[in-house]
Amino acid sequence: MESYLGLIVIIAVAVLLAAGGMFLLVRQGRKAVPPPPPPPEVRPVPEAEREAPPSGTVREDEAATTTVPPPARPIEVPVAPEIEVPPPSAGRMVRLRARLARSQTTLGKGLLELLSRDRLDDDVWDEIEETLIGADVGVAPTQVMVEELRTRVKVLGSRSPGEVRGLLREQLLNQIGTDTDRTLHVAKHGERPAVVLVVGVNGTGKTTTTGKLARSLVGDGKHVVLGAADTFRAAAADQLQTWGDRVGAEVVRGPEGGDPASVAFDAVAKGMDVKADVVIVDTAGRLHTKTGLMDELGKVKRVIEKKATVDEVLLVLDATTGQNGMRQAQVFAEVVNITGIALTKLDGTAKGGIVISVQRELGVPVKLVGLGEGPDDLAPFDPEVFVDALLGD
Ligand SMILES: Nc1nc2c(ncn2[C@@H]2O[C@H](COP(=O)(O)OP(=O)(O)OP(=O)(O)O)[C@@H](O)[C@H]2O)c(=O)[nH]1
Repeated sequence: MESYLGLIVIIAVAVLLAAGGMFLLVRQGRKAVPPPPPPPEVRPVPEAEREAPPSGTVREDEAATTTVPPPARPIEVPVAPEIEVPPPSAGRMVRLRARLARSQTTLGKGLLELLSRDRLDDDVWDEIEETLIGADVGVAPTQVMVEELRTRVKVLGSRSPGEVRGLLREQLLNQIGTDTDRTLHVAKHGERPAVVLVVGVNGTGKTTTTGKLARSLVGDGKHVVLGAADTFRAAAADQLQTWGDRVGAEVVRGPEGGDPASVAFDAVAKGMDVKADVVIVDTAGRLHTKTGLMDELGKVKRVIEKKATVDEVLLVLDATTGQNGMRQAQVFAEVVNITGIALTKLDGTAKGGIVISVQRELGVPVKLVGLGEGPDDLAPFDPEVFVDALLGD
């Protein structure tokens, strides 16, 4: 019995030892396997943060059904420069009459005040004379005006402001001339365009006036071609090109320092080709020598006349240069047969009387006046509007 008990104890101890070993083995095996990582946190992405797929890519969730085509590239159409439509020439002087304010103060108001005095003695008449000469009216026209005014005032006796104004208006208009033909001769000859030659000293506003005239004629519905025959000053051709481009007028130009006559010829030829109404040729105004100028302008005119007729020779004169400008203008008048004057910068002077003296000295009418730097500040000259602007309403 005792040997049975001993055997049972031995077996029990062995079973216990085996169970303990098994337990240790299982624990060690568990330690060798790292715990699985926690699942990543999922945050909802707001609409604004969602990135659009790059163009042409295919989104995975759509892969089975749709592909997004790349957006069509815009076709680049060259943009033509905008062509301006200038206003017609009629009524421009009325619109610009306020620009004569300086002449109005000195010439108009000064004379009205003197002539309205109760007693018109010799001193007052001397002052009237000085005012007229000071405003560039010129000596001879001044004397004629003063004589006439003296006679009329004597006849009138006492004078109302309205009568004084009427007297002065009449005298100024007499000197300027109301029945002179001031129309610009730009009518086409059948199929052939009219030709206008623009001459004058550089710096008087010649190129600017050529450009403004082109605008004004385009505004009147004419098809204009410009000839940049001032090859002496390279910038003049560029300047003219800009004027032409703005209103859609073709510009014919030559090489810098090239023959002005050849450019003039090409411009007229182009005008005939495209059936233009008017060709305006801007010439060089070098006052090197009188014979040099004569040769140059004479040749330009002769060459044009192989193809067409020169209808207008416009002399550009700067109103602010007074007697000095007039002397230069006279040289041109001796060299070419001037048919009209374009008087520029009349807005910048108190000496509006130059209109009277320049016509008298050169024997040709003022046809155009420049009244500002704006592109449409060139107006057909209207004597009545001019005098009314000087005297005020
Ligand atoms: N206030 C005023 N300025 C003018 C007039 N005509 C031209 N001008 C200006 O005068 C300036 C100088 O003109 P110019 O030096 O004569 O230049 P341009 O017109 O190229 O003349 P050219 O040298 O003869 O070709 C420019 O800024 C013009 O705008 C006008 O009637 N009134």
